[in-house]
Amino acid sequence: MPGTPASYGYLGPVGTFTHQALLTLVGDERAELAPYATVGQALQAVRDGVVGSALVPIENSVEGGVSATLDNLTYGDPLVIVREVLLPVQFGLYARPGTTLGEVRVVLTHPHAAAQCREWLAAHLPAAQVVERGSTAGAAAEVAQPGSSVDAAVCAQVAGELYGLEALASAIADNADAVTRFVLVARPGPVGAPTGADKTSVVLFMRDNHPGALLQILEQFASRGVDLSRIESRPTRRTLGDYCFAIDAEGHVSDARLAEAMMGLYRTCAEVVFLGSYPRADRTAVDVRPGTANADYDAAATWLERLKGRAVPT
Ligand SMILES: O=C(O)C(=O)Cc1ccccc1
Repeated sequence: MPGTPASYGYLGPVGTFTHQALLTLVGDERAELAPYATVGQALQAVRDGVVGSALVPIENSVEGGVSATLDNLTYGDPLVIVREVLLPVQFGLYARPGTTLGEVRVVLTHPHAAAQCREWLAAHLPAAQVVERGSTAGAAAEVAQPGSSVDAAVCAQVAGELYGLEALASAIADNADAVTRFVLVARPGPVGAPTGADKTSVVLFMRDNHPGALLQILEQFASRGVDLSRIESRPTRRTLGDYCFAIDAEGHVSDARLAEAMMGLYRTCAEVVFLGSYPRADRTAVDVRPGTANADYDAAATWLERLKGRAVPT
């Protein structure tokens, strides 16, 4: 018997890069896709149980972390990442049919899109005002409104076409190879099974700022052969100069080496916010260094029990 179709929130409206990324993830055409105007609203819908999960942008290869997402996951009520999606992003400049480049005075777009097209906009529209909006597709929809006072949007081709706009320029990103990483976020529950190609995300708060505090964190991973794929310091909001560390580590919390690292962090940090263990989008298998496989940890535990004179079942 078919189950209830899943419901997914996303940073909308229809035609955002997040929407495109979600379509690569959702196989069931009966699934309900619900657009939200902001990352905060999409995540709140998950917390409130209005949707089962939500896809939001978290990191860009050019611009870095998406603060709205990182801070909401760090300081909001607990949520966990259950999947990640990587999407190459390409931007165009879209306007109402008939508009010429010379007529463009106000350009709307998402801050990450503005940052990724900064050089192109400075070179081709030096006098134009770039105004930030909650999403690229929302910007396109606003430009398309009859009588709109804004002239153009930086958005995806799909958004430009969807809202009846015409391309004044395409492929305008300063870096043609930019990739954005999106995460599917759900309410906390049992962590999915390890796949051998997983990532674990945590945010770490230090007890105090002492010499080698960051080294102490890194040692927990390094000494267990756990590689990191991202580390970012974020303000703690307490006082200027006080930072927490958002870290993505290779592996799953069920892997013994990562579990040991997590326990080391728990012992040494003021707070460890667990943001989930989930399959890597690129499916690259984790490189397990000699002596750090589950079997090695099991053998070490068995050895220790024997040292203590305890009978260990073989
Ligand atoms: O505004 C959008 O379309 C989004 O999904 C956010 C975003 C903006 C710029 C690059 C990647 C994602």
